[in-house]
Amino acid sequence: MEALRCEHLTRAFRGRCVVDDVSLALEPGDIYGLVGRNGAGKSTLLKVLAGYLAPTAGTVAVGGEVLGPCQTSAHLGCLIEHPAVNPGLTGFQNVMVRALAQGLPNPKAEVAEVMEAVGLEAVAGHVARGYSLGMKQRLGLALALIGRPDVLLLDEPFNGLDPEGVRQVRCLLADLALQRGCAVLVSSHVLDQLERLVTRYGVLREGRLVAQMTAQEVEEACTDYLCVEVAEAPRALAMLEQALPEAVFTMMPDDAIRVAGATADTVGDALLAANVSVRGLYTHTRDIEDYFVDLMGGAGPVRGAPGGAAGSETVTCASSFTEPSKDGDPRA
Ligand SMILES: Nc1ncnc2c1ncn2[C@@H]1O[C@H](COP(=O)(O)OP(=O)(O)OP(=O)(O)O)[C@@H](O)[C@H]1O
Repeated sequence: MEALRCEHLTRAFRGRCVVDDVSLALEPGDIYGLVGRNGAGKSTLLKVLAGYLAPTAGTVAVGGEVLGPCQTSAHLGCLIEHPAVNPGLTGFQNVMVRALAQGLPNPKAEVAEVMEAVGLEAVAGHVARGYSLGMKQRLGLALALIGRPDVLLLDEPFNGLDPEGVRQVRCLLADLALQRGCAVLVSSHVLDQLERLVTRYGVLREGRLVAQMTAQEVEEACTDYLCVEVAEAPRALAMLEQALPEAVFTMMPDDAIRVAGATADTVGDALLAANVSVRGLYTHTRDIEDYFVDLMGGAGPVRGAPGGAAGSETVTCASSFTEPSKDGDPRA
């Protein structure tokens, strides 16, 4: 059964649509990386999925059960923006409060387990007020993990963590997905961490899910490859295919020829022997950052930011919506 599904999910604030007709689904064990520029709507999408905000339109289902507006599910664990931590309680007590509220049968052992899993066991008895940013983040993660949720919604979980903490959280999430089949939806700007963790990606751009792809597809798109630019590309392509039958040549839309399975030397020699004049012979590199920056809408100013080209534009949803009711969000 699907762990999480949303269909045509839309959220507008005073007529401005910041999550626009988003549909996605996670299977158990999926780790889905949500990427997008600042203001793309990632946190808002996670809040609607978590039931913190009512959708303007669309549905959310967890474990096959369709949730009502602002309904949360016992199967969901969330770390979205600042975790709700009582600074006067110890880390352990904070998680214990959550464990008791959930009615866990063996709360003490379960709290101890999650405190250890997030690397807080040594400071579990310290009051949360004295926690560093990274410790607070770990505590937020412990709060999300208590009760063994089937689905985790994590907004920037690596924020504030030191390199060891980042590695620890990454391994923890990978283990939860692999061992327990937990489905994880994680938004992050730390692409190199996502790259080591996720099985699928979704790209959010101005509230719309503009692309979804598997980690393998991203890896293939980001692989370095040899590229040849010649004057008469079709003739050169035919010649190369004949001269180097073990290699694979692909004509690109810009008439460059992409080469797999042959070195620059061999290709250069073959072109020289056939008297083809070469304009360029180079290795094309594209890293994950280039790949996603393109999909996210380039590196221009953030929509809504001061000085941004579209700073004052009024955005309407692709899908129809009604004005949202006030739902307790302080910024609504
Ligand atoms: N309660 C609210 N009322 C009005 N506008 C809001 C509210 N919450 C978010 N927004 C707006 O919605 C847009 C998307 O914000 P959101 O925080 O979801 O983006 P994000 O992709 O998480 O950004 P970042 O990467 O910077 O965290 C922003 O323009 C933001 O100002």
